[in-house]
Amino acid sequence: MKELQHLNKYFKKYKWKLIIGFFIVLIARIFAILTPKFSGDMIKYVENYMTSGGDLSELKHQLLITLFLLLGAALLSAFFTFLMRQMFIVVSRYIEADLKNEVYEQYQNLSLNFYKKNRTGDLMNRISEDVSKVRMYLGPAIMYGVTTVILFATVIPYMYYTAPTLTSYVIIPLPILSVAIYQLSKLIHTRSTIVQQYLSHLSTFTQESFSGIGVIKAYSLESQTFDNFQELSETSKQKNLDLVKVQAFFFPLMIALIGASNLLVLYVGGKQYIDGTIPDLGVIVEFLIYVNMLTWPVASVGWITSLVQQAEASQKRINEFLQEKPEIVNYTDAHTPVDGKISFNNVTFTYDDTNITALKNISFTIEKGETLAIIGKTGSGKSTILELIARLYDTKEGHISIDDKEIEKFNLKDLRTSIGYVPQEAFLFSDSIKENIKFGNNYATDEEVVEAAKNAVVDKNIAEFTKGYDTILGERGITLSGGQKQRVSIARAIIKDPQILLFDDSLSAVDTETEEEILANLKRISTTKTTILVSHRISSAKNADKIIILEDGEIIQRGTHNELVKQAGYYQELYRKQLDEKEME
Ligand SMILES: Nc1ncnc2c1ncn2[C@@H]1O[C@H](COP(=O)(O)OP(=O)(O)OP(=O)(O)O)[C@@H](O)[C@H]1O
Repeated sequence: MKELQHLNKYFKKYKWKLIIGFFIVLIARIFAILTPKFSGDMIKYVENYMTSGGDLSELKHQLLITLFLLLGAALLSAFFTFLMRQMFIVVSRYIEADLKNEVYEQYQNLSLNFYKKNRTGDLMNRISEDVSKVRMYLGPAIMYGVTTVILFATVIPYMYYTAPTLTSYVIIPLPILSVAIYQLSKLIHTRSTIVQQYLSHLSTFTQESFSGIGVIKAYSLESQTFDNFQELSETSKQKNLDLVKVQAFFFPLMIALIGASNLLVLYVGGKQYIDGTIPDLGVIVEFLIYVNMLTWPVASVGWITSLVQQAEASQKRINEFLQEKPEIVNYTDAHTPVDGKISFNNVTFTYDDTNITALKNISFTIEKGETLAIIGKTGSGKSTILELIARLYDTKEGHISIDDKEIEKFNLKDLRTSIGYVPQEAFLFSDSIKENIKFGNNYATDEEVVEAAKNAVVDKNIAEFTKGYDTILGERGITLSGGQKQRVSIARAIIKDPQILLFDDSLSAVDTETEEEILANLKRISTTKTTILVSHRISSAKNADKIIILEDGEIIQRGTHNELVKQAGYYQELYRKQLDEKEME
């Protein structure tokens, strides 16, 4: 139960609802135990009339009154049972939502490394599957737990009071039922976990095949994919059948044990009635109803135990993530505005997971308002520089400063708000183009959205869509071409109007003319902004104030375009090659 203690704060939050719920259960149970008593009374009246005679109209009157009492008790019990569900189940839904929010908020705070170490499926499972399992503890388990305890505390003493020996006999099968249901619930849980795993394999497979349908069709792999699906689906069916087999025992087992208890009541009760220990037949009827009434709560003890165990395991997994500390720590809550000067001093950076040293002894300075271009082969560490500036990772060796102050001294929120980052792979949400651009600045007006799109040279393309800026983008923005996606992503950074603009190879999918137009617009709007352009193209770099060339994480050349074309080296070679390509066009 240690892991589940995390939920105590939520119980405190909703304590009044739970306390009221407890009293409602108590009232519902009191009315519920009255119904067998009234039923027994009715039989007793008839029996008395049959054995000792009497006034028939008085009997009818007695029966009518008891019938009304029985109906009243049953209705009130039903009404309070309804209220009980309203309290316990509703509270469990509240806590479920709170817990989901807590986990999601924590996910947002965790660093990129966390996402590398954990698979997306696992992250999703903890927020959906595991939280649902915990809810079963918060709702049904607690509700049936309280009901069972109250029922036992009221019914069993009453039964003992009415007929002690009979009670001892009829409750014998109940613990057996409880243990059997517990074992069965455990088995059901193990098998349903396997079914769940296969279901998740199946949905991952289906999702991937739909996302990659283009590749499947192009390589004519439909039948092979179908065979794979069928194989997976067959195993999944087998696992489902295994589960159904054990589930099928649940109700027969309950019915058998209820039957045994009923038989005991009739046999022992009948014998006791004959020898006069039990005064009237009504007691037997009353007991038959009690036994049936107790069966589900007794069975539920086993079921609840299994629910609590599952919830404990799920909460343990949730707690693991909740206790995870974000690697990137915000060291100050003070407001720390960013002006724009960036310096790297002997920065060496190694990725924890791959142990790849992506940057070695990197030093450079860009003044506010300047543009730096970073050129280099693939894997040379260009993106890593941008990620370090946005503090997506922290460096352990060397220093990065902004405005001559260590980057860690800036409030993380202030730092990231002053950066407009266009990642290498443009990611667009399944929303309208307008909302995707406004992601950079939620308060932007429609005119500002259009202005940003114009500067990113994507306005004309958007205007061609029937719904214009309201065009909804599909999963990962599939309705846009690669170059259009990149430019929408650039518009998103521009509309943010940040002090620092970081472009990670963001013009790779646009033609050189559009590239030139975008660069000219950027130059115009970012005279006071610090800009870093990562690129493979000379055309992107040539107008930058400074250029650095990276190779295997080291700066191998630096200077301006004019200086670098004169120096023998990577830049000059690239320049010549790209010049030739241009001439050949
Ligand atoms: N998140 C990461 N985790 C582990 N290793 C990484 C990570 N990102 C990059 N690397 C490694 O660090 C090195 C530098 O990568 P980086 O992405 O900075 O290069 P790049 O110059 O931007 O390459 P490209 O031009 O292909 O985008 C590569 O060897 C890469 O495999």
